[in-house]
Amino acid sequence: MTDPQASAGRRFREAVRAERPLQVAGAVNAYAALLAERAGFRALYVSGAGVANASYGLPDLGITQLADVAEDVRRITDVTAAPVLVDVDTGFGGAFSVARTVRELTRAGAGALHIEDQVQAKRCGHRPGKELVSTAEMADRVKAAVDARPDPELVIMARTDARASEGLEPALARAEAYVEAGADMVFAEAVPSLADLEAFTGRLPVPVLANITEFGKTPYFTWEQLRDAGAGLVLYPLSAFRAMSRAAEQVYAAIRSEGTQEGVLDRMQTREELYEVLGYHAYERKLDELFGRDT
Ligand SMILES: C[C@](O)(C(=O)O)[C@H](CC(=O)O)C(=O)O
Ligand SMILES: [Mg+2]
Repeated sequence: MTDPQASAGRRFREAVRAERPLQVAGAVNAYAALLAERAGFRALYVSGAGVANASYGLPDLGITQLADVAEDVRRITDVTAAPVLVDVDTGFGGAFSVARTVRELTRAGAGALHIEDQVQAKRCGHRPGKELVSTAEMADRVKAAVDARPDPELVIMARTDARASEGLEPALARAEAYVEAGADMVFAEAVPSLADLEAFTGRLPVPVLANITEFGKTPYFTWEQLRDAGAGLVLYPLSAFRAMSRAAEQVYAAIRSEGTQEGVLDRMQTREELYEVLGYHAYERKLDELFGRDT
């Protein structure tokens, strides 16, 4: 059993050892994180796209900054015990900015960070037009991140976006160089087949993450398929967000068109269910204990 007092980095590493591949669930806010934890996920994810889209209503194009991400991470780590993997895009600047990112997010409670080899004006990994920095420049990002971590167990995960633009071999060579530079794990972005994924897991001495995001370049491989391909982690960055968004669209539309929400109540969590997730009644009891009122 994981020691709840252990650092977030240690708890993330233990989760990767305990479940293979470790299912990592994206949570766009603290309440979503509570729901994911209740569903049994042992690790959570703060997605860069999630911060941009859900918290700021912006596209995932490197517009949001460290402070924006840190705020979302703090809100989640304040209420959950599951260790959190955080998307830091390109690290938000040069070596000293990368170091600041690592320190700030460690303070915010992150257990793992992933940093990618795109240029600063990044794109979503599943979109065309991605530009990459050189292998050496990305290796420097990794070195700066590893050097800056206050907790040696904080996981630094290197993401390569090279598979889509440069092909499999160059992507593998990059990943190897990032591991050499000190990366603890590798995020193989936009991998189109299980054979490709196996090439990563076969070549690399560290756990490899498969990103099973929807409507992207990677097919919906199952957990079993990913396990058999040797994946160390599997990420569902925005699945719940996309579903929440669809439900919200339907509810807003129904209220506008029908003048009542009665027809869409079945799409809603009830008040009691909400309170159950929040532990609302325990908070109320605490108030009563403190101030001696009857409910
Ligand atoms: C994982 C990702 O980096 C994210 O920010 O969640 C995105 C996910 C997506 O856009 O579906 C990515 O793969 O680039
Ligand atoms: Mg991202």
